[in-house]
Amino acid sequence: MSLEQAKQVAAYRAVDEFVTNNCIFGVGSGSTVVYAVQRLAERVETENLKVTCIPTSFQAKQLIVKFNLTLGELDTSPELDVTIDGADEVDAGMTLIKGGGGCLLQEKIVASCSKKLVVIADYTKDSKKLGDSYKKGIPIEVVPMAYVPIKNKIVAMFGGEIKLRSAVAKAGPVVTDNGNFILDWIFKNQDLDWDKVNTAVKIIPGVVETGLFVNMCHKAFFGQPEGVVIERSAVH
Ligand SMILES: O=C[C@H](O)[C@H](O)[C@H](O)COP(=O)(O)O
Repeated sequence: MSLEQAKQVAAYRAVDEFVTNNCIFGVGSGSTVVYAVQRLAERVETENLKVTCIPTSFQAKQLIVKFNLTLGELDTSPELDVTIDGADEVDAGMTLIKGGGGCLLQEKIVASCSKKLVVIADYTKDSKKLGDSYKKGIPIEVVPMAYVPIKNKIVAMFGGEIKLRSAVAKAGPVVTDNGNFILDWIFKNQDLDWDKVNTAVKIIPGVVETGLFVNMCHKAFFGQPEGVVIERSAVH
């Protein structure tokens, strides 16, 4: 079974378990979420469900439109039943790294407005400690003019190294959906208290949001190479 199939089984399972008629549903971002939206569209069609979809990125909005789903926004639907989203890594305590695809700010806002955040991922994202499998670091969205001082402050506080994320098909940095830059913080200490780190980094002026999702994830589904899905629930 391919990695793509592992993503698909996890996504289908989550949509089948968490989407109900009349729900307000947060649509995450990334490659795994595409399968969730596919499954949602199938269920909406066959079961005649009414689901309002709130996007977490430009990509998510495009997916909602492409699959003819009902597009909503936080202005009119500020309380969501569930958000289903991917992750770059999930540790044993259900702390997440997100933002590998450049989307984290709107994802965190939408997740914070949801009763439940459910993660869908293939087996490579399932870790004991952050950094065991995802080696690209913790994404941090920052206001462009402040990226150098922010970078220096984080390294002074917690060590490691930080890279300004470069675009692939454009010269210069990645610019997020919100017009900001992304710093990738390759931390060296895997035993940091991520809740404290998140708070400390967030209060640096110019930091918009971090890709650390602490105490937010309700349940994670990991698609396995042999096609089964492993579930993990949060204890909080
Ligand atoms: O920036 C991207 C998002 O946080 C994604 O949810 C995360 O990177 C996982 O994406 P994928 O499902 O493509 O691995």
